[in-house]
Formats: sequence, structure tokens, C-alpha cells
Amino acid sequence: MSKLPSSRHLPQPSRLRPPGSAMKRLGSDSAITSPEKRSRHSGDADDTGIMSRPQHPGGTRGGRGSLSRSVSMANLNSGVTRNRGMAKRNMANSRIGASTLNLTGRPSNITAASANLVRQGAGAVSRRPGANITNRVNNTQDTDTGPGGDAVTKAKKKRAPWDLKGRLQDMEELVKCSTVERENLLAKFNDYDSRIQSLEEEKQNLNQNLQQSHSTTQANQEQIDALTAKLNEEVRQRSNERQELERNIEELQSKKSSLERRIKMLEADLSSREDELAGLKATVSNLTSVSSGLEAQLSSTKLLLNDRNKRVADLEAETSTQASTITILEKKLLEGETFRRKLHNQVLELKGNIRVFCRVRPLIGEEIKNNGDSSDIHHINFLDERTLELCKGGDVNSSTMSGLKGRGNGHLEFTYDKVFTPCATQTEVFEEISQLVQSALDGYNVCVFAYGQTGSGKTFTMEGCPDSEELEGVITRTVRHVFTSMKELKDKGWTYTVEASFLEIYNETIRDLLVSSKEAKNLTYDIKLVDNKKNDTYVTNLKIVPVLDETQVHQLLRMAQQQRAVAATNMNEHSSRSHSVFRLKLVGENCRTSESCEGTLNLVDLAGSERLKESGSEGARLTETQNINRSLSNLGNVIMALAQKQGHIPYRNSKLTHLLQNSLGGNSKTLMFVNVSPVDLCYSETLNSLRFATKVNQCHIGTAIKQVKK
Ligand SMILES: Nc1ncnc2c1ncn2[C@@H]1O[C@H](COP(=O)(O)OP(=O)(O)OP(=O)(O)O)[C@@H](O)[C@H]1O
Repeated sequence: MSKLPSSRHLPQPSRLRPPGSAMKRLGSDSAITSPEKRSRHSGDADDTGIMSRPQHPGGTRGGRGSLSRSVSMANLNSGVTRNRGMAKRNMANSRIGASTLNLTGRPSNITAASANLVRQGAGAVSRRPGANITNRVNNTQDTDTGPGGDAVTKAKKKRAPWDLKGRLQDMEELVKCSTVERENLLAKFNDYDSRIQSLEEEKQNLNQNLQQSHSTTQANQEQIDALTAKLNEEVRQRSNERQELERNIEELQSKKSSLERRIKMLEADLSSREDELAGLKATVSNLTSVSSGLEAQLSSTKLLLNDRNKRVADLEAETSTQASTITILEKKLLEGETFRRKLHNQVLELKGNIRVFCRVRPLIGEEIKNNGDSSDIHHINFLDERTLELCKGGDVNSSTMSGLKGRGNGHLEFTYDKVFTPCATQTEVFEEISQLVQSALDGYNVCVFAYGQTGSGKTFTMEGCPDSEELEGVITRTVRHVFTSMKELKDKGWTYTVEASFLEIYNETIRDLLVSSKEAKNLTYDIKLVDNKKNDTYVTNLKIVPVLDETQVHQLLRMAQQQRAVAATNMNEHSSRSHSVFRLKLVGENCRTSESCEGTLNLVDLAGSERLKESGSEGARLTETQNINRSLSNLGNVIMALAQKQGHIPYRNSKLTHLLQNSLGGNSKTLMFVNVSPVDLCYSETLNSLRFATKVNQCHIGTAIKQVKK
């Protein structure tokens, strides 16, 4: 956008004075425009600068002087007018030029041109007005043509100095010409004036235009400023945006680089995946071939499946038939179970309701040394599973004992239901009595007791070594067998409750082994009949513990052992001198058959038998021995009475027989272990025990009766 000139460059109205005013000033300065002034300044040629001739003294001279002055004035007027006309023309020209230039948008040139013209015009007048007038007069005289051309031509003819008239005529003609010229000039002046006025108007218009342009320029400037500010703001925003964009570019570049890295990784991954894919494709092709094979197999399998489904349908039909058969068979099984129990009982009856097992323990420890470092037992021969032979050189009389067979020479044979050699294991021993345990579950009273001299192996047989499973005794194995059988019988509808008690009889006094001596301090334990008509007995105040599993029973056994240890200063002696009775009461119910049963299992470790003569006991020991022998002898008597079916069975003669009344009578199955020591020195006690066992073995107690729960 081109910058418009400021107002100060435009021509100032004061400088462009109207021609009238310039002329006025010119007139006033030169003092020649008005006749008054001309007359007033007629002698002041110096003021005007016109070279006037020196006046001659006298009138003529004065006349000539005034004429010259008139001519000079006319010339002057003419020159001034001409000069002023030139000036005006110049000014008009300059104004025209200025307006033209102004119209073309270059007013500065106008101002300069008009100023120059004014200066030139003014200068032309002001510098040498007199000279100009003179020249003009002279020139006019020489060249002017016009209305007075002839007169001038005539005037050109040099008049004689005396021809004043002619000269006056010339002058008059000249004045006339000047007047005409002046009028012409005035017309021109007026013409110029009107032109100036029009130019003034034009100038005013131009000024208005200029002002409008100025205001437009200002508006434009404001707009420009606003636009500039906007532009700056825009530039700032663009700069911010650019910075933002640069940051974005940086971020994008970093992202790009990270993406490039990721692309590389992905490319690597892709290539590995491609490899994997290739492998998978190979696998897929393999699998496809396998699949086609499998499909073929599947179709054949489907065919097979159809056949099988058919077969399944057949089998289901068969199964339903079999299910009904199973129901029938289960019924038969239950009947069979009942029958088995009967048969089992009959077998035991055939075996005898009281049976005797003989067990000879091995030599142990010092006994082997004393036996010449040999475990061979010299005085006992095992003839078969049920017979052993006792022999001692010189003891011929023994063979004559009643009921005993022998080969003579001190050889005595003893036959029992079973003879266990020293090599017999605890397991083998228990297998033989497990059927009795089964009888207890079937609802019979069972009594297993161990009889024998001290140290013959009674406790080993009944309790065993609790720390070794292999050496577990009858009690532990019985408990396990009971709970195992209970589980098996559960499938046949039987559920059982088990109660345990454990007591000892020492010097004919009952002691509860399942309570501490502190707890049992003020308690008395008496044996009483449950029902006077029957032989069921119970012990008052005795602790009966319901047991749910084998572990619980083992805890009771350990507690009983501790009680026996606390009760004695010498445990072995105390335990040897008392009878211990472990009792399990088994109550069963069958929900299917509505059967019920109640059996009692007594496991008795008797006190060691001892012959008074041979023991040489005295004092308390003697009393103990007497009590033991009395109870053991009474046990024999009861058994004998039962065998002889006597009317009175002396159960009450000892606590032991009284307690075991129901388990020894006709309503029970009894098994007696006769434990034998292998030591030679124990021969007499062994013989005594074997004789006692023989007596028992010869007894037929009667038929055991199944106990039905009341
Ligand atoms: N069959 C056997 N095998 C190995 N050792 C046995 C056997 N029987 C008994 N014994 C051992 O013989 C020793 C005496 O046995 P045990 O204490 O059982 O005799 P006991 O008849 O109970 O004596 P007591 O009447 O004094 O109680 C024990 O050390 C025992 O371990």
C-alpha cells in the first residue's frame, strides 16, 4: 500500500493566495496601480526602482519630466500588468498543473510548482520593476502592433525633438494601446480569476477529497493497525502453534522411533511367528492327515458305537434283570448271613464252647545262656498242632496222672484245641481267636483269658508290645478286628455301639483302671446282677466309656497301664499279682432285617499261678498268692461244675468268677490260653498249668445262646 503524503506536504492555503490578494500586495508595494499613488510617488523613483530622468528646472523640463513620468508610469503599468499577468498565468498554469498533478496523486509537485511560480512572478515584479517597465516601453515602441499599430509605426519615425505634438500623439497612441492592452489584460485577468476561482473550488474539492482520503487513510491506518495487531496476534498464535507443532513433531518423532523399534521387534516376532506358523502348518498338515485317519476311525467307531449302544441297551435290560436278581440275592445274602452266624455258632459249639489254646513262649535272654546258648527246649516236644509232650527224666509218676497220656519214661502228652510253638507269631495266634471276636459281634458273650505261671507269656499274648505293630497282642488286634468287622457289617445293615471298661482284681478287690486313684477314692466297686433271673453282671461305679474308633481304645489301654504302674512300687510284680479284665460291650442293630444283638467280649490277663510250697511266699506275698490261687482254683471249680452240669455253680466264691459269670456259663464262648514257660526249672509249674488246662478242655459248658438286645 503506497503511503499517502501527509497534510504538511500539501500546499498551504496561505501560500496559495488568490491572485487578487497577490495583486493587491504587488500594487501596494509598487504604489503604481492607483492614480493617486502614482501622483503621490511621482518624485520617488528610488522607491519604485524606475530609472527616471532627472527633471530639468523649469516648466518644460517639468513638463517633459511629467510626460516621461507618465510614459514611465504607463510602461510601468503596462509592465506591471504584464508581469502580473505573467505571474497570474504562471500561477494559473501552476495551479492547473497542481490540480492536474493533484488529480494524478502528486500534490507535492503542485505545491513546489506553485511556490516557484509565485516566487518567479513576485520576483519579476519586485526585482526590477522599473527596468521591466522601461524595457516594455522600449519594446512596445519597437515591436508592438495592435489597434495603435499605425501610430506606433509612425511613432517609430523619429520625431524631432521639437515635435512635441507628434511625440504627444505617439504617447497618446501608446497610452491608448496600453489601455487596450490593459483591458485585454484585465479581461485575461478576470478570466484567470474565474479560472482561479474554479481552481479554488477544485482545490476545495480536492481538499475535501484529501480529507476524505485522509480519514480513509486514518480508517485504513486503524484498520491496518488492527490488522497489524491481529496479524501480530495471529503471528504469535502461529508461533505458539508452530512451537506446539514442533513439540508434537518431536513427540511424534520419538513415537515414530519407538514405533520403529517396536516394528522391528514385531517384525522379528513376526518372522519367528512365521517360522512357528510354518511349523504349525506342518503340524496341521500332519494333524490333518491324522485327523482324516481319525475321521475314518471315527466313522468306524461310530458304527462300532451303534453296535455298542445296542449292546448297552441289551446290557441295561440285562442289568435291570440282574438288579432284581441282586435284590433277591441280597435278601438271600442276609438270610445267608443269618445262616452263616448259625453255622459259625454251630462250628464253635462243635469245637466246644470252652476251648483251650496252649502257647509255649521261646527262651529269652539269660534263659538261652542257661540253656547252653541254645534256644532249644529240651523238656517239651510238639507232636502236632494240637499236642505237645512234656518230658522230664525220672519223673515216671507224672505219667500216671489222670487223663494224661504218655510214652512212659516221664513223657506226658497234652492235647488242646491248638498248640502254639515258640515260633508262633502274634498274628497266627490272633487268627485262631478272630472267630470268637466275630461271635461277640454276632451277639454272643465271649471270654478269652490267659492262664499260666508268672513269666510264662500271658501279658505278652494279651497285650503284646504296644510300640510294635507286629508284636501287638490279642486286645489290640481284637479292637481293630471289631471296628473293621463293624464297617463290613454296615453294608449288611448292621450298626454298632461300642462301650469299654477296664478293671483289675487285686487281692479280691476291684479297681477301675480308667479313672485315677484320686477319682476312685471314695468309690466302691461291687459286682451285681443286672437281672436276678439271668447271669448278667455289672460293677457298680465302674467307668463305661463309649468308643468310636480304634485309636480311642488304644488311649484307654495306655491309661490302664499307667494306673497299674502308679498302683505298684514294682509294676511287674503288681501286674503279675492281679487279674486284669478288659471288657467291650457291642450292641448291634440291623435296619434292614430289624435284628439286634448284644455281645460282650472279655479279655482277661490272669494273675500268675504259683504253688505255695514252691514259691515260699510269706506275709503279704503269701496273702497275694493265696488269693490268686483261690480265685484260680475257684475258676477251675466253676468250669468243672459247669462241665458236670452241677446245680450250683460256685461263681461267687471269687470276684473273678463272679464277674465272669455270664461269660463262663452256658451262655458264652470261652477260650483259655494256657501259657507255658520253656525254662526247665519251671517244669512243675508247667505241668500244673497243663493239667489245669486239660481239665478245662475236658469241660463241655453247653450251648451258647445269642444275646438279643432287650
Ligand atoms: N511268645 C513270646 N515271644 C517272645 N517273648 C515272649 C513271648 N511270650 C513272653 N515273652 C517274654 O517273656 C517275658 C515274660 O512274659 P510276660 O510278662 O508276658 O509273662 P506273664 O505271664 O504275663 O508274667 P506275669 O504273670 O508276671 O505277668 C516278657 O519279657 C515277654 O516279653
